[in-house]
Amino acid sequence: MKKKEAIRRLDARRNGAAGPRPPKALRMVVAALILRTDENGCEEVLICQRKADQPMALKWEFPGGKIEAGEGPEEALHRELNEELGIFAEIGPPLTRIRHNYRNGGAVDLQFFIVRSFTGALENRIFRQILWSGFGALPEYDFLAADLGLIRDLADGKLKVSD
Ligand SMILES: Nc1nc2c([nH]c(=O)n2[C@H]2C[C@H](O)[C@@H](COP(=O)(O)OP(=O)(O)OP(=O)(O)O)O2)c(=O)[nH]1
Repeated sequence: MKKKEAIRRLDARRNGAAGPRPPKALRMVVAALILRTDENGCEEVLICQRKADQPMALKWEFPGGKIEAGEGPEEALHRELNEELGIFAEIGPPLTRIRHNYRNGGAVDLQFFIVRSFTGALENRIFRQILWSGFGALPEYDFLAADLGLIRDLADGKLKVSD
């Protein structure tokens, strides 16, 4: 057998009958740190738990979702917060941006924004549960892998959300 043919067969075996799997598209995602101040003057952020029947079930995340074609990031976040929580949010400044490769081959590009004010009654429309957490307590929740660096930085006070 010629060398090239041997390599081709090896590649075919490695990739399976259907050939190499196409790389999954990069998901462009926006998410919000919705902030409020509790009765003691401590800042809290709204966190959300994914449902059991969703991918990455029961993990915690910040509300948001994928940017749709033709949308700007702030516009997408405004829409997502309305769909998920029933609010009309004033999207504040960007906080950070994270690129993460998930083990299943999917990659996400996450842009986080601060939200300090919104109108409408906050309502859980899609999550298993939502709750307000102090920054120090964030590491107690099982967050999505892409968020872990951010969670650590927020808990350690390395990333400031204050004006
Ligand atoms: N909203 C949000 N998504 C996050 C965070 N961290 C993180 O890795 N993601 C990922 C999870 C999802 O793959 C993607 C968000 O898109 P989505 O909420 O529309 O997607 P999904 O997986 O619930 O649903 P699908 O449309 O992909 O089936 O970004 C986060 O803090 N908030």
